Amino acid sequence: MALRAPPSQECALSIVVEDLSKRFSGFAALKGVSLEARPKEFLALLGPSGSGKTTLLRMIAGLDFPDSGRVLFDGADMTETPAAERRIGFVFQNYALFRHMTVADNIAFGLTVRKRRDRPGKADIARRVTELLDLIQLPEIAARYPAQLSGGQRQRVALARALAVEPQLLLLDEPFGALDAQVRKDLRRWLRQLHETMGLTSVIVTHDQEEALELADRVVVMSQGKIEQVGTPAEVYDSPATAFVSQFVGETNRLPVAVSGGRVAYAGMALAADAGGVSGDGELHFRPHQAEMAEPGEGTLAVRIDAVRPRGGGWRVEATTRDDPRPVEIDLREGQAVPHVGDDTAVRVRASRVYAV
Ligand SMILES: Nc1ncnc2c1ncn2[C@@H]1O[C@H](COP(=O)(O)OP(=O)(O)OP(=O)(O)O)[C@@H](O)[C@H]1O
Repeated sequence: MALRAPPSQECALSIVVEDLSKRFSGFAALKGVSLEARPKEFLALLGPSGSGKTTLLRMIAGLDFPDSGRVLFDGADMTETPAAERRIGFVFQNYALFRHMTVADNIAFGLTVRKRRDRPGKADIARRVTELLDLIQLPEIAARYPAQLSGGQRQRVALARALAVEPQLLLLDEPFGALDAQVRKDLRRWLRQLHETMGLTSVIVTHDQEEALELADRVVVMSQGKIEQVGTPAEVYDSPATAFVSQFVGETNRLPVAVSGGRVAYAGMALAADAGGVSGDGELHFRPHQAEMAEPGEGTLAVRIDAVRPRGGGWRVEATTRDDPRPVEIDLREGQAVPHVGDDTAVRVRASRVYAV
């Protein structure tokens, strides 16, 4: 069934976060974070555990308040406005449905608890629930209880409940965290489609890079309470601004190098690599697909082959550098020459980045 937006839902807003800081009993969870989400944009906050993603989301939601900085919705200062007055839909991993209510009652909950003057009539609420059940593609489950649903169905119902109050903004905190990989993948596609159809502005918190890269228009990479980079999935993957982003988003080989006069050397051997303006100690980063097997010689990296495994129609080669043993992984496409385990051979790095350390 096609997704369909109720006409009243077309009201995405812009969010500006200005220099937000937050401490929890002396610990700085957010350190001067600034960010913008454009109307109808899907942003992903991506980072390791403890990087401040949830703290930032809770401040956008109005569930917590910063020590300093501002949160603006469409230019209006919302920093002190409580969640209930922000017209936001929330979906959290552990935001359980009410077990003793049917799916229909769960979805209707946000409407039925409104003050009498704002509350739609019973018939309007029932119509809205039917619309939302169609939207989440589960029209037949209205009378069931949460225990009678699969995990994926439950999260879709949680989304319908979040959307029932016609939010301008959808905030999701690891919404698919507890589900298995295939269900996550399906729900991801579905969520992206829903976001577009409804014309919402959405922000999702995830520590799963695949989820962030697949869902979001722009990815906000966070570490230790700060933003490392904001960019499209292609930007953060192909042009990581920092060594942290390079190793957190996608797989990266890392080698300590010394740069002198633009010449990059690993374990005293010159490598054919662009120093990128770094001088002194650096770290050379390259993705497994940015290297290939080569004849040992000038500019190549001498390696011994530890393992060769089939992978995605090609091969993943695990090797160790010879001079100062470090693990290196290389992806070979079908048709490329494949080395054997135990070979002493070499790797040519086709593209790489050097970060100062
Ligand atoms: N209410 C609180 N009291 C004390 N410390 C807190 C509180 N909330 C968060 N923190 C701390 O702030 C830091 C950031 O937490 P936050 O939940 O924002 O991280 P996160 O990136 O969302 O991590 P995760 O992926 O594990 O949820 C963590 O070190 C956490 O322990």
